[in-house]
Amino acid sequence: MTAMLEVADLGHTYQAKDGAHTAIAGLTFTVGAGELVCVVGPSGCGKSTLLRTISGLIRPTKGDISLHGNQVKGVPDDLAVVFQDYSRSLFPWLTVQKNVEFPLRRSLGRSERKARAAEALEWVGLAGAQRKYPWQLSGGMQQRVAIARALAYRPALLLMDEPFASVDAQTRFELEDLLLKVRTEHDTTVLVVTHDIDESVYLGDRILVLSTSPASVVADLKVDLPAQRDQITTRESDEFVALRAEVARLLNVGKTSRVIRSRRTADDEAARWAEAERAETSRAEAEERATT
Ligand SMILES: Nc1ncnc2c1ncn2[C@@H]1O[C@H](COP(=O)(O)OP(=O)(O)OP(=O)(O)O)[C@@H](O)[C@H]1O
Repeated sequence: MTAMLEVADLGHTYQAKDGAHTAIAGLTFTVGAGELVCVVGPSGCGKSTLLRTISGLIRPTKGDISLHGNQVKGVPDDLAVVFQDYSRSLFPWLTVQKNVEFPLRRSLGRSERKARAAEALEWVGLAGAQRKYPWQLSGGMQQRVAIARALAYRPALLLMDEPFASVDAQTRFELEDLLLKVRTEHDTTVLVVTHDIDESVYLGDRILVLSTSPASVVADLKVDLPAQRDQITTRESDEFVALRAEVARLLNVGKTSRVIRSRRTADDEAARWAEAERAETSRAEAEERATT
């Protein structure tokens, strides 16, 4: 499988008034064309920083990112992002149709733009809502509009930052299935950040488990579940349950790895002191022998 996205030794350190803060360090992974990869990690570990660097919104302070072979230096043309907060990402004064057309305004003529938007709204089951305004729709429907807007753009890579975290559980299941359907039908490459372990197993072809900040990859797991997933039978399967437990265990490892590292540092320090003490004792003994 050819790599759509290559992230190599990626690091980012924010410079703030109260000092420097390294959010991610040594992140290395690839995402193949047509793959759906989920990223999970402890709160505040640097997931959004990772997405911001991939989307070209911030320049990483270390490492490289390439999208189908081209180094990411600014916001790539063929990348779309869906955020958690649909209410802030849609324009309330534009109709659903106009919201979906909006990112295409510079690249396409009017009739093509209209056709693309109508098609994308059809994909997400909102063909009848074209003339409505976002505030006339439920939260789940608004997030469908945001997904349609991203898909209408036909991105090489779709980045999603906690896309279903603001909707109720039932709508979340529907949107997860919608994402699986559209990525299969349109062969879209997707990178999804989620806090939800079950969601990462349900959606992913692979799961990247990150450590605490500065985030690095603790594990890159292949999800060996049948491609056709079902909210009830898939979640009940032994494979699903085992993988969910594995991700939870690894997240715990991710949470403690830096503590373990610092405990190791403390052990190393103690060993160095003991070694110095031994050397000093031997030197004193040798001196004593020489003078007697
Ligand atoms: N602009 C910034 N300046 C300084 N530090 C920042 C900035 N943005 C993020 N950070 C810090 O970098 C670390 C990672 O933040 P980031 O938002 O990437 O984590 P996250 O995993 O997405 O968080 P969450 O799980 O809460 O969504 C945090 O400690 C955060 O405080």
